Amino acid sequence: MTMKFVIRQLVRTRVISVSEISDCPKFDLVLLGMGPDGHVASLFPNHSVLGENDEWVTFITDSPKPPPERITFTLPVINSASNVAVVATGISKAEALHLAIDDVGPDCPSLPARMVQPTNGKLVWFLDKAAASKLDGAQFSDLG
Ligand SMILES: O=C1O[C@H](COP(=O)(O)O)[C@@H](O)[C@H](O)[C@H]1O
Repeated sequence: MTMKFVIRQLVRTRVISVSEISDCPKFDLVLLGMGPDGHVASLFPNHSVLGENDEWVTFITDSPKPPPERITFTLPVINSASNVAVVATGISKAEALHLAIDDVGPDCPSLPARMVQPTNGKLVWFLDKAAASKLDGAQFSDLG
């Protein structure tokens, strides 16, 4: 049984509710990590799958990070959730976080992490000090 089939069944039986806006499943919580390149789920920068608007679940066979073959929720599903939490830790994530969160202007390449913008839900970032160190205005008091 495929993941897509299972989710369709859960939506059909209303175990998972449906977004009024996108017709996608509306998960209560989507928990994501972010790679140093700004990818979330298996949505990588500049990949054509970022433009997938028809499917809820899709696949790639050319992931730049192993393993090459991956399945992933699409952006419309992620952005239909009631709550999206993104966890990122460590200095290797700092630059991508700056590009994903700060007002970096129109020339910024469209990072998948920046494309996580719940339509009708909340977005919360969970960061450690190193990951947050390049955010505009980053100033942290040492709480010991
Ligand atoms: O490849 C992936 O990497 C990201 C980030 O992983 P992390 O171990 O550096 O936190 C992960 O969130 C994503 O789900 C996975 O596909």
